[in-house]
Amino acid sequence: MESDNEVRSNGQRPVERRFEQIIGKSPALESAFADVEQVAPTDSTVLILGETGTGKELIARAIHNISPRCGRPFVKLNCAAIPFDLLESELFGHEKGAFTGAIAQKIGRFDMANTGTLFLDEIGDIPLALQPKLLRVLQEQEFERLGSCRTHRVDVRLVAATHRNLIEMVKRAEFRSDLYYRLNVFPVTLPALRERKEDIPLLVAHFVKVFGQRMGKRILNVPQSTMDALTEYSWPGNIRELQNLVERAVIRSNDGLLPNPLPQSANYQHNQFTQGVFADSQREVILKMLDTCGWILGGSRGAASRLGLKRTTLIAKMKKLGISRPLSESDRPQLTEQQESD
Ligand SMILES: Nc1ncnc2c1ncn2[C@@H]1O[C@H](COP(=O)(O)OP(=O)(O)OP(=O)(O)O)[C@@H](O)[C@H]1O
Repeated sequence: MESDNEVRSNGQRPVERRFEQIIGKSPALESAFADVEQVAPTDSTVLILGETGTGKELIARAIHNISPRCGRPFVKLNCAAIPFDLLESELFGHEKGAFTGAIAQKIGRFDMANTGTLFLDEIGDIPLALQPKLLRVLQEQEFERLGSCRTHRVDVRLVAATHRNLIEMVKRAEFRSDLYYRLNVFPVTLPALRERKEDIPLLVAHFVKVFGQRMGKRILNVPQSTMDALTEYSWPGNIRELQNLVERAVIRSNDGLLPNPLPQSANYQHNQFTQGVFADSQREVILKMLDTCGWILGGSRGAASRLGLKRTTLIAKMKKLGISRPLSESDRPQLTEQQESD
């Protein structure tokens, strides 16, 4: 068995160990891992793109952990979670008396991350007014604290993330193009969970194990009906939503089986959606065949047999889907005759 300290001949730990907390084997995720492997050893800025809950923070930590900066500080700031007027001081720090309420000197995140990695989450939420200062620190690695003229030099590797479309924001003049280009040195895109459904069973098994252990419950089996429902669902909240729902299911389980945790409304919405799509595609197929067969339903060359249906089944389906031949008055007797001969 491999030891935890195993290294490859190139001095690196094997891929599966380096991303061990990040569950998934889909090609889309593997391709993101490959990008991370390439960029991590450099000092370049990384921009992680992906919907909420796709694992952007996990990837940011992985970049730090497999970089030469591992063992140095990893500092995180969610730009969307800090009020606009406090963000500058949070990033760059302030001197005592710099503004009302600045009762003591404060070290900013850039200082804290010196020699390590700074992860700026939700970078798209950084106010326009602050963007030139961020650009300067990225380019020159220097800045001033609020209320001070002294220039601080730092050695910080920046990893930024956003779920927003920064290009659209640049077009709308909500994000500076120069900052965008500086951030977009090496983009890593994380796929939405619905684009890598093959990872869902692995993630479910992982979270069942984690929450089962945490709650002291043994979940012996995930019934196929539960797995089918989880695989079919579109997961707008991605892995975070899946994680929370598996936690709920583990709480509810009392017979060693994992119940379907999706709220009825989610199943209902999904069913409504798929039924709608199914009906639309059925209507399209039937109409095409009717057209090809000149609206003859029965007989060996009729639409029913060519669709592999009984004539009565086809008629029932046409009724259900509201399909009727667009008739002129003169056509009507002809169709009736044909239908009767079918
Ligand atoms: N591939 C994965 N394997 C295991 N856990 C994962 C995976 N991806 C995400 N998670 C878990 O899902 C949760 C959300 O992940 P994370 O915070 O990294 O997402 P995010 O993209 O940064 O979200 P947001 O944009 O909302 O900040 C975390 O608890 C994380 O541990």
